Formats: sequence, C-alpha cells, structure tokens
Amino acid sequence: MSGAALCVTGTDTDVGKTVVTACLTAAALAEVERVAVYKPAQTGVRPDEPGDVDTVAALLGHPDRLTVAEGVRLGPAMAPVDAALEAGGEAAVEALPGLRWHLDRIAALAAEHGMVLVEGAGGLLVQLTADGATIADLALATQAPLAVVTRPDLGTLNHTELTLEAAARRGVRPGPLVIGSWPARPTAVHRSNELRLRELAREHGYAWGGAVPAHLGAAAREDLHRAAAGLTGVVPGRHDHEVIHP
Ligand SMILES: Nc1ncnc2c1ncn2[C@@H]1O[C@H](COP(=O)(O)OP(=O)(O)OP(=O)(O)O)[C@@H](O)[C@H]1O
Ligand SMILES: C[C@H](N)[C@H](N)CCCCCC(=O)O
Ligand SMILES: [Mg+2]
Repeated sequence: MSGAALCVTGTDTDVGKTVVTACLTAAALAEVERVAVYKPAQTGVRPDEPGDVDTVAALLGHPDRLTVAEGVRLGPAMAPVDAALEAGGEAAVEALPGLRWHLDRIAALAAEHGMVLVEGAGGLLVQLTADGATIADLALATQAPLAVVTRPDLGTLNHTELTLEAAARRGVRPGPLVIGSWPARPTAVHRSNELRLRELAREHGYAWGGAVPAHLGAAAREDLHRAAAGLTGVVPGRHDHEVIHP
C-alpha cells in the first residue's frame, strides 16, 4: 500500500493546527482503514509530556487504526533549530534529522497507512532541519496538499494571504483552509474575516474547511467528530494521490 499524505501548517504557532489535525484525522479515518500522524519536529515538551501527536490520539480516544509518530523532540519552546541550539549547541543542530530522513519516515508510514498527516512546527517557513527544510519542502517532495489553519481574529487576513502566497510561490498544492478556533460569541470582525478568508481560499484554490468551535477538546469528542464530518470532503480521498518517494 502507499497512502496519501496531507501536510498541515498554520498562519502562526498556537492557531489550532493540532486540534484541526485531530479533526482531519477523524475525517481520514472515515475514508481509509489506517491513518498515521507524523510530527517531524516537536518542541516545547519534556520527554515525559504528551506531544502534539499524543494530543491528536487522546482527542480521538486512541483509536486502534491510528498510528502516531514523532521525528525529533526538543525541550525548549522554540523553533526546532533554535531549540536544538539552546538544548545542545551546534552539535545538537548538526544531529537534527534532515529532509531525506523525514521523507523516509513519511514513506514508511505511507506504506502501511492509507493516509499520513504531517503537522509542521509553527508556520509555513519555520525551519525543521539544520539545512532549512520546511513543511513546504515536505509537502513539495511528497506532492501532498497543504492544509492551512488560520485564526479568525483581527490580523488574520494579512497572515493568511502571506502564507497562501508563499506556499503558491513554492509550488505547494493547495488543500483545505480551516479556522482553528471559532469563538462562541463571534464579533463583527470574526464574521467579516470569515467571509474574506473564504474568498482567499477560493482565490488560491484551497477548499473551504470551515471553522472548528473554540471549546473543542477531550471533553467534547462528539463535537470533534461533528467538526470532522464537515471536513470529510476536504481531506484527500484514498485514490487522490500517493506519497511520492523521490
Ligand atoms: N478549536 C479549539 N478548541 C479547543 N482548544 C483549542 C482549539 N484550537 C486551539 N485550542 C487550544 O489552543 C492552544 C493552541 O492550539 P494548538 O496546540 O492546536 O496550536 P498549534 O497551532 O498546533 O501550535 P504548535 O505550533 O505548537 O503546533 C492549545 O492549548 C489548544 O488546546
Ligand atoms: C513551541 C511552539 N509551540 C512551536 N512548537 C514552535 C513554534 C516556532 C515558531 C517560530 C517562529 O515563527 O517564530
Ligand atoms: Mg501543534
């Protein structure tokens, strides 16, 4: 088997990529038998703490058909290369796995799973490796579409357009654009931003993935599955494409 891949980025760190990844994973589990979630570089957690992929598994109730994996884990809550530098100096930066290594991990997961979701660190251009490879490079190399998670708040229009433009300039395939955290009491700003974000999605060829409610969490698993149902149309189908292993 060689499954499809979907890369997930955000317009910033803390925009709800992990929560949206959980929703996309639930949607993927409805389409394919086995799903994997891979986080190439996890920063800001100690060895004994749950990382983003563990959060995805917990949000979904640890389904048997889900595999989660991390590439490298670094304690400092910083961009991966800086976290390595902070934790272990230049030697730790040199020891970071490179693009090829991550591609091999993704290809190995794709060999056994119908879908592999790959969550970057922070935004599109955050460097994951010592030689500066980003989630955009992973998306390009695997020919995976890119899911972009964004905020509904003031400032999001500029951040979203910058992200979509930078992805397009690199030749990354558009996937869904999703609002990561939609407030219970949206203001006029949130509502008008949503309309404009829908337009941006259309202009850049992204599928509109809707907005995930802000209260979503382990205590709201039904809501998560409801949010996921709305995303079923925007995860790549099982026959859409296979991970390209260059
Ligand atoms: N829809 C939501 N429902 C409940 N909590 C949310 C939602 N979106 C985001 N959060 C909370 O906001 C915080 C940041 O979200 P999340 O961890 O998903 O961000 P991220 O974009 O994955 O960040 P990182 O760059 O660290 O991977 C978390 O504490 C998360 O639980
Ligand atoms: C620690 C944090 N939660 C993320 N994992 C890393 C975010 C890196 C952002 C770097 C930046 O764009 O300035
Ligand atoms: Mg995350």
